[in-house]
Amino acid sequence: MADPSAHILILEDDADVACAAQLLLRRRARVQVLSAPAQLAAALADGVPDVVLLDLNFSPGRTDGAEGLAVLDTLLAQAAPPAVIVLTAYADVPLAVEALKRGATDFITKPWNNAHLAAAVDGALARRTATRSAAAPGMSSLLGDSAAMCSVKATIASVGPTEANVMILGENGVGKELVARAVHDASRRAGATFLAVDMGALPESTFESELFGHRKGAFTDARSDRTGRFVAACGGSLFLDEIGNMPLPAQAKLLAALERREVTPLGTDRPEPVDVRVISATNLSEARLFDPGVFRPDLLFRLNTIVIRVPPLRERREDIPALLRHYLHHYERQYQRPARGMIDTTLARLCAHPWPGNVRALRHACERAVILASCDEYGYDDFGLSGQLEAPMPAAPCPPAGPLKLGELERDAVASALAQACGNVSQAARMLGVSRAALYRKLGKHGI
Ligand SMILES: Nc1ncnc2c1ncn2[C@@H]1O[C@H](COP(=O)(O)OP(=O)(O)OP(=O)(O)O)[C@@H](O)[C@H]1O
Repeated sequence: MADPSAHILILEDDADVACAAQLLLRRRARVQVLSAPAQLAAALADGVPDVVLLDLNFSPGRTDGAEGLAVLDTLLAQAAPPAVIVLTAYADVPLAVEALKRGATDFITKPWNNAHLAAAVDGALARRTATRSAAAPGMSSLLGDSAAMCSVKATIASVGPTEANVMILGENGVGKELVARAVHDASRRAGATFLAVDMGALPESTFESELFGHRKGAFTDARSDRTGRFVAACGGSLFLDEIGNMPLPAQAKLLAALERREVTPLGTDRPEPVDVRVISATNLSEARLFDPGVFRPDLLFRLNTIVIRVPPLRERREDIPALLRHYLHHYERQYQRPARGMIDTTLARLCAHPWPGNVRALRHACERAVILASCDEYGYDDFGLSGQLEAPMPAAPCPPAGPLKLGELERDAVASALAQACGNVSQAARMLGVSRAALYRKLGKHGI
């Protein structure tokens, strides 16, 4: 694999075509395949890819490319947009030209020549890496001038240039990953890789292979060598997200790697030195984090040389107007909608909302408002927050007045679980019996 930290997304409804592209590209980067535009929002919530291969038509019988062009606009509106290579049929060249005018990087006609596709992807990956190191996002992406955020930014500025391990604490959606990136950007490693790993999502069985790598033949499915995340992040920063969700045996293995500053890939007994700065984050309360039954104290002390606490949005309401302005403007541009204002009472109600899902929920609410608003000004109802989490939750579900609507029931269940879990997405997901990723998809779907 040329660059294991690189991420290619293939958005293509024809499974055979997607599989052929995946087989061709999988040695270059991590390759993710989606079959429909509806899956995109959840994928972007997990991270924006470096390169996207984008089909333009998805629904049966459609040939106008409108679905693909809408996806292209969404991708290009991301803060750090990916390079988009459009996949078209021969007859669709005018459509490809339209995509290029809108900002696509390149287009490839199907059926493609493997060498052409590989060259287009390699070029796009190389340009992305160059752009990233030239314009790494800094603290400017971290909005908010409340006293709490100013103190977070001051800490980032002073610890960034050091090599100290940093642990970031805060509820889901408060901006822990943005803070981690800002620490990296403020460090001497800013030009090198920032690699984020969701530790809570790593299955125990593949934990070592993912983090430390493996050699071909190390186990039944090890058909080729794999570079682990520690080695992939060498020279840069490794962001260990959701560190509090790691099982204890995995914590012991992580501790050993951090103490020795070396990793031993599976299938070899030769340790490799690793030079990474470790930044970690968790939504666990400090009481839970200091419980040795949950988290090893020796690992905690290795990770938390510097602790940055990012307060929930309800404790820094002064930041809400700037965040609303930023994200409304962002989605107005993305969806090409007119800029709208809002009257003071709407703003006051939005500022008074408890925002259990923090900035992520505010961002989703802004997207919803931009899409649904029909008057000259945004109204509170456009944000989809009415009645949500403002009134105390009923002790028992009330019998529905009208016919049962599955979507509404799901929305209520998700909102209720989130409120009971005080905005902790992992806990709410456990209560609902779904994965965090599935819950994020539902939050996006219902605009919560
Ligand atoms: N201060 C901020 N300024 C601008 N955007 C923000 C800020 N804080 C968070 N966001 C946005 O909110 C969303 C969630 O942020 P982020 O992923 O960093 O949160 P998190 O605390 O790491 O969440 P989780 O614990 O669920 O992984 C992102 O879209 C991010 O860009």
